[in-house]
Amino acid sequence: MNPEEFKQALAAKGITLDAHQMAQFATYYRLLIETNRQFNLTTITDEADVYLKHFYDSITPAFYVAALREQPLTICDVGAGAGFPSLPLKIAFPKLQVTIVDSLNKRINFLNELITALDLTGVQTFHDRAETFAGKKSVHRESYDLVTARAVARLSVLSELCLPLVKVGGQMVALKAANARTETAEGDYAVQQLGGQLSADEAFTLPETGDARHIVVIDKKRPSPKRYPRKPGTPAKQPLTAPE
Ligand SMILES: C[S@@+](CC[C@H](N)C(=O)[O-])C[C@H]1O[C@@H](n2cnc3c(N)ncnc32)[C@H](O)[C@@H]1O
Repeated sequence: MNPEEFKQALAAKGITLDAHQMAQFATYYRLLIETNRQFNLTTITDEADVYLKHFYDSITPAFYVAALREQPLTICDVGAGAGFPSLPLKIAFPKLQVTIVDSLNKRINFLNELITALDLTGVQTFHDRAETFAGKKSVHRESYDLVTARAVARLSVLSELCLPLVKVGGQMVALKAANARTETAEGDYAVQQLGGQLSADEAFTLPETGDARHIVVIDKKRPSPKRYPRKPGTPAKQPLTAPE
């Protein structure tokens, strides 16, 4: 998907990008590739692949989550890495207020340079682990309308990292690939424990490749118990599962 095809594919979904936004995506691509020569940000480097598998893929939640098009909205992107999905969403929907948390400082440094180069306002970054960032004394806890995550952990783990950050009445949005249905079944207990409820699992395929994708939406119904998230590393080592 070249840049023009990217623009047209989004226009077909009712998302229009002007020349300034297209220039921002071009700068994003250039900086991603330049920085990727110094340290690993992505294995996807071909321009058409980046526009499809990073930029377009990151914007797909807006096809299904109406709130993303309603502004103002606060989003926290857990484990954003090189900025996915939150920065393509921010470029497409400039009024979004975006907070990024990632445990790898090199990636946060890259994001800070990128945010300056793209002249984005309303984006803040934190070098932290989600387990501490969402801790019981944190000002970030239960404060975001939406919490997004792509390629960070399976749902049973991810819900412990993300749901404590979501306001009651807000949503967690996970971008998933082919195994989403297994993950939602396996993660249901954790979701419930953390005050969430599965609201939608939207299945679709990426244009051109036909790769399976799911947008999994979890509604935050009740506050997350204070004991979650557990200490860094524990959610991944001992995912919440139903007692035998
Ligand atoms: C595979 S990368 C995915 C990056 C990006 N979301 C994407 O889709 O391209 C996973 C990212 O999550 C971060 N990460 C993993 N566990 C984390 C945690 N507990 N708290 C914060 N960041 C975490 C890693 O540092 C890494 O940048």
